[in-house]
Amino acid sequence: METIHINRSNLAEWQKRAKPNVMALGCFDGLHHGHCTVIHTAYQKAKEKQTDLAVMSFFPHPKTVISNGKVHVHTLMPLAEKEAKLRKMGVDTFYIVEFDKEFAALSPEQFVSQYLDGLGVVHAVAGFDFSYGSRGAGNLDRLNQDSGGRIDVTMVEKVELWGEKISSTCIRERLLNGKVAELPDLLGRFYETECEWDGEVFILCPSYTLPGAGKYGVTLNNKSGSVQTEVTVIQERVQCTADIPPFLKGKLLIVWQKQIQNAPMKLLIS
Ligand SMILES: Cc1cc2nc3c(=O)[nH]c(=O)nc-3n(C[C@H](O)[C@H](O)[C@H](O)COP(=O)(O)O)c2cc1C
Ligand SMILES: Nc1ncnc2c1ncn2[C@@H]1O[C@H](COP(=O)(O)OP(=O)(O)OP(=O)(O)O)[C@@H](O)[C@H]1O
Repeated sequence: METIHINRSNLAEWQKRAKPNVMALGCFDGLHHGHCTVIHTAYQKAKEKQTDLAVMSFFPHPKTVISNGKVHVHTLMPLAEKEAKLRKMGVDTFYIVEFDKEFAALSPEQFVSQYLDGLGVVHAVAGFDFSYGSRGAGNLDRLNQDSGGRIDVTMVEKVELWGEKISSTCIRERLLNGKVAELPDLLGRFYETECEWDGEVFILCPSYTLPGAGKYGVTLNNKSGSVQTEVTVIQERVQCTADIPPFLKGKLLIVWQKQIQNAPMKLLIS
């Protein structure tokens, strides 16, 4: 898989090199079941049409840019992890478009003609609620029209769980409320964060969000092995009172499995 960072200055150059492709569109933070359905649908379409499979994502997160930095999006994974997961899903080209105010102001038609058309998109796949273009006015139905019929589209139906759309937002909410044990139903895996353990403190790598304050049952692992232990999140830091074996020093993964409720205090009545 090739990862390509697109901006206004290099767009034309990448367009010259683009091959016909089926493209999945969206931010895809966390790569939850809804996202995986979109990418898998695009994968099938690409096989059917015998083209490459591309994913187009936007960075920084549109909500942060549109709000002038006032909205902080608690992202679930860094670009490098998204990239590694997309590679495993069979994606050939991962486009990361620089999302700034000027890009956000493009009309839906301009986005289609200036970006998608030239990048060899023959078929676009996105979810039922995907929007694009200034004020998010474009949707998949009009993408086909905006491209003069050159780009076919497939809209993926809402993927739900417990009557609710699976979304990065609802995963972030659960995470911040400590409900890490529910996340495998939405993500297909436990939530993981990469950290650096220097023998004293855990330093969280950028772009991950820590679960809310509390005690958690976790696995700490790296290439040399793993241990099951308990950690506490306090003031947005991870602490561990148990002994951590020296082989875990350096980069490690914290796999967040369950929240440990403190036992209610017994009332002693004499
Ligand atoms: C060219 C373009 C312009 C956009 N302009 C806006 C905008 O003005 N306001 C807005 O809220 N979102 C804007 N967006 C963001 C989209 O509404 C949407 O969040 C983004 O395409 C990612 O899709 P997703 O949220 O479904 O992942 C724009 C997106 C694109 C591609
Ligand atoms: N539950 C879902 N079912 C079907 N499609 C989905 C679902 N969630 C997201 N998508 C699609 O996946 C792509 C990426 O979506 P996006 O990054 O906005 O995810 P999200 O989970 O809705 O994020 P957020 O909660 O931050 O708005 C878009 O095409 C979107 O329509």
